[in-house]
Amino acid sequence: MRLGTPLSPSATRVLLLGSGELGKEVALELQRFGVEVIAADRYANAPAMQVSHRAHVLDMLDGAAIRALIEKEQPHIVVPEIEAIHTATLVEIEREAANGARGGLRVIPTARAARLTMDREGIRRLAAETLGLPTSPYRFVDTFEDYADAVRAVGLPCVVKPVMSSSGKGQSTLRSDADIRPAWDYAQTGGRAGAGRVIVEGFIDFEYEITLLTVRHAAGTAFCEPIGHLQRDGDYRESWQPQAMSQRALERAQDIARAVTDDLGGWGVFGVELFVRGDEVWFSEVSPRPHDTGLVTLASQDLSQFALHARAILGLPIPAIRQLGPTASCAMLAVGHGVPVFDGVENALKQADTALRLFGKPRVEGHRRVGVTLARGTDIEDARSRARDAAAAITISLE
Ligand SMILES: Nc1ncnc2c1ncn2[C@@H]1O[C@H](COP(=O)(O)OP(=O)(O)OP(=O)(O)O)[C@@H](O)[C@H]1O
Ligand SMILES: NCC(=O)N[C@@H]1O[C@H](COP(=O)([O-])[O-])[C@@H](O)[C@H]1O
Ligand SMILES: [Mg+2]
Repeated sequence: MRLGTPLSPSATRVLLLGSGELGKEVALELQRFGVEVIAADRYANAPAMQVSHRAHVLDMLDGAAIRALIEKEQPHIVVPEIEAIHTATLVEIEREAANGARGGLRVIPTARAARLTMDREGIRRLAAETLGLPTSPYRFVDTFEDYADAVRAVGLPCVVKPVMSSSGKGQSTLRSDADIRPAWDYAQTGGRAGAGRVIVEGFIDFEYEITLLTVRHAAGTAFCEPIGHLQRDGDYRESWQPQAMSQRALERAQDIARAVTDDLGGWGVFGVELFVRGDEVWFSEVSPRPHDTGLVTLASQDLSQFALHARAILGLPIPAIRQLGPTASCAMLAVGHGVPVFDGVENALKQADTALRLFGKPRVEGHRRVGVTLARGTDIEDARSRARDAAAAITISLE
């Protein structure tokens, strides 16, 4: 493996499509290998832009704009960091590269993986119908009438989500008939691509849910210890590692993760989301990139998910992943409008084995994750309460 010097003709250039907090940590890990990092997103001064060599602001759902950026920057590796990208263009560009153009450019993990996971329908049909993996029952519908039928067919409680959304945007859990109309209306306004198709999913009454970080790298597939997490309104609030599981459930989880990631292919970290009850495991969805709940690995592993992603995409070895003991993360959310300012940071860090990331997001409009606390503890409960206490010690104002 040959790596060049940034800002020289020998540079190894990586283009991040999406520049949030997850991309910021990936950019930092790539910088440590002397990679030339180019960050792109839909807004200026995004977190990863602040630690990259160059930054570009563009509409990432505009295929022509993505193509023009790739022409201009000539990256060796394109790393999707969010879902809302014109992935059809990535598929075309990957095909051109396979035909000998573009100096062997690679899309991480593959353009097909980015395309399938951008849309809940692509990945759900692959997992349930092609691979035969256990999932919640589901239906995809486009009109209110079909949706109302689907709710009846799937049964209450059920969960409704726009096919293109993340972080729980546009998502509702329906418990009675009175929820049917408001859930539809919210799904029609909350999705990232505006009104349209939704998935109606049967509610899985799980005991706990996990993210199984799965790394496909040059020498094979590696699994991290399972990450347990707590979601509210479809968005992650706390995560911890390791999540205790029965041996049987862990084996099933790894089998599912291997089946999905082998099909998607390529190199990189995947966040495989699974629901667990006893020894039963259901596939929920997968991110073909580091996962928000995996922020905990910044403190819980010798190689965080971001370090693993950097190594995997560069084709470097991952001989071992060391889990360091019970560790938790707590997301810091800001609500309102303005530029975040953080008071009491010193109080958050008074406890030993506690750490903090403030993402540097330039503005908040509504709800936005702006930081995360990390803590190690004697057990998971102790780690979680330390991470929560650290987050509670900080006051976020929007100015
Ligand atoms: N069918 C279901 N049964 C029970 N709970 C569910 C179901 N679908 C979703 N949830 C709950 O909602 C959370 C968010 O769902 P999902 O991961 O599909 O949304 P998302 O918008 O893609 O979120 P993210 O982008 O953060 O992963 C899940 O982690 C789980 O807690
Ligand atoms: N659950 C999805 C998720 O964690 N997405 C991640 O959040 C950041 C964007 O934040 P923003 O929405 O505040 O710009 C990005 O890092 C993206 O990968
Ligand atoms: Mg999810």
